Amino acid sequence: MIVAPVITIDGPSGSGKGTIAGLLAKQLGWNLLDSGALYRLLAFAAGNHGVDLTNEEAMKLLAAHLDVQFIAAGDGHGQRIILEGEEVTDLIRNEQVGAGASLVASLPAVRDALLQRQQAFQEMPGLVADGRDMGTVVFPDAPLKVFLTASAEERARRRYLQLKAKGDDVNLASLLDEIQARDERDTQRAVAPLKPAADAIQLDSTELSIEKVLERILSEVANRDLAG
Ligand SMILES: Nc1ncnc2c1ncn2[C@@H]1O[C@H](COP(=O)(O)OP(=O)(O)O)[C@@H](O)[C@H]1O
Ligand SMILES: Nc1ccn([C@H]2C[C@H](O)[C@@H](COP(=O)(O)OP(=O)(O)O)O2)c(=O)n1
Repeated sequence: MIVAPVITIDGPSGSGKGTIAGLLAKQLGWNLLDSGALYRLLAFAAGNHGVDLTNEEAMKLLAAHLDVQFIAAGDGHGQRIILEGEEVTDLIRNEQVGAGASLVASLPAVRDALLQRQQAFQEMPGLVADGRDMGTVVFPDAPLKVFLTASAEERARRRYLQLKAKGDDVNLASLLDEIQARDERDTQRAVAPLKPAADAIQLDSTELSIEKVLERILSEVANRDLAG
């Protein structure tokens, strides 16, 4: 059986994972898994259904029955996310939902309930998967693993610009605090913490443009002869 190749991109909030994963998937014509969106959707759905984010049993049930569709956007750039029939693409992209996602993501039963759903994205001709544990837990056999980082200050600055452009009322200092709190929770949790896989390539993008990061990863793709 031919197994579809996977490129994993893990790293902290604001390091550029989603941007790079989207560009890479588009360039290669591969499938895309935004695993963080699943945790964000769960936090958002819990709000809709009045479920307490720390209630592991209830959150596990919600994860097992999460009704979500990812639809490739018409321009081939990014994807639309539909939760229970409602478009939530932009609604899940704020720090409040991000913080809720980080909380939910620390529950082992929830991670377990999402595992197969994530692995089902591995289809031909290939998959680009971004998150925290793509290379360590979900796709441990991936032939190319990237761990993308940047300084916390640079990541907060990027998030500030991104949310401001969307029209959100944001504050740089509190974004930095929130990003640091999320880094702390994501790296310290007992199950599938944020850490580079032993065989991951580490890339610090603090001083690199999006184009340069993409170029570096594409050269690794070529070195490994992954794109066919
Ligand atoms: N290398 C980079 N240089 C400058 N800005 C970047 C870079 N990578 C990503 N960005 C910008 O930073 C913001 C956050 O990127 P995103 O891909 O959402 O990060 P993550 O998925 O890791 O949280 C976006 O607005 C994106 O355009
Ligand atoms: N594979 C993953 C992806 C995300 N998470 C958790 C941890 C993160 O703080 C939240 C939100 O992830 P997301 O990648 O959407 O967040 P950022 O875009 O990096 O800010 O979900 C996780 O535990 N495992």
